[in-house]
Amino acid sequence: MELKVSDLTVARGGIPVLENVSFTVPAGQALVLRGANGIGKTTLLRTLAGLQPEQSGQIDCPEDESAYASHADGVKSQLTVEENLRFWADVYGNQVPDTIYEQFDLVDLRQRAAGTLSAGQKRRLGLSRLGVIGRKVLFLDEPTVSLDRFSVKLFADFLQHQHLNQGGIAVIATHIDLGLDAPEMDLEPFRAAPDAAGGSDEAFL
Ligand SMILES: Nc1ncnc2c1ncn2[C@@H]1O[C@H](COP(=O)(O)OP(=O)(O)OP(=O)(O)O)[C@@H](O)[C@H]1O
Repeated sequence: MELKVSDLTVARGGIPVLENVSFTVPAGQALVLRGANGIGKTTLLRTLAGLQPEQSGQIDCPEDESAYASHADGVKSQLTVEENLRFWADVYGNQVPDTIYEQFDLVDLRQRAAGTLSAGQKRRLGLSRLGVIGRKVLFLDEPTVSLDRFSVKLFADFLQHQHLNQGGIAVIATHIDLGLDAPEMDLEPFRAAPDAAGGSDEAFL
C-alpha cells in the first residue's frame, strides 16, 4: 500500500493554488506539509481526500481507505463522549476499542455531554475518532490546534504506535513539531505561477 501523487495541480475557486505536486508516501510513513499561511495546505489535503476535484494530475490512494480531519472537530454536542465515539464507530461498521479513552485522555470524560468540553478536550475527542474509523490513510489539517503539550504528545504517540506502526499512512499539515520521524515537504516551490492564478489581463487595462 502507498499513496502516490503525480503532477497534481489543486485549485480554490477555480484558481490554481499549487502546481505539479508529486510525492509518494509508503505504508507506515507520514509526510509533513510545510508552508506559509494561505499557500494551499488545506486545499491540497481536501483534494487528496477526494472532497474537491483536482485540476490536473493523479492521486493514487487505496480506495475507501482515506479520512480527512479538518480544523473543525465534527463533535456532536448533545451526545456524550462515549456516544460520539459509538456513533462514529457505527457509521464505519466498527467497534469502539476500549483503549481509545486512555489513548486520548478521555477516561474521566466518558459520560460528559460533548458540548460541555473545553476546546482542547473537544479536540481530543475529535481526534480520537481517527482511532475508531479504521482508515489507513489519514489527511490531517492542523490536528493539534487547541492542544496543550501533553495532548500533543498523546496524539503523536497515537499516530506513531496505533496508526503508522500498523502500516498506516498520514499526510499532515502542521505548524508545530509533532516529534514524528517523518519527512517534511515545503510547498513553496509548488506555488502556482501568478499567471496561472488569474493575473490581470493587460489587453483590458
Ligand atoms: N472559497 C475560496 N475561494 C477562493 N479562494 C480561496 C477560498 N478559500 C481560500 N482561498 C484561497 O486559497 C488559498 C489557499 O488556501 P488554503 O486554505 O488551502 O491555505 P493553507 O495553506 O491551508 O493556509 P493556512 O496555513 O492559513 O491554514 C489562499 O490564498 C486562500 O485565500
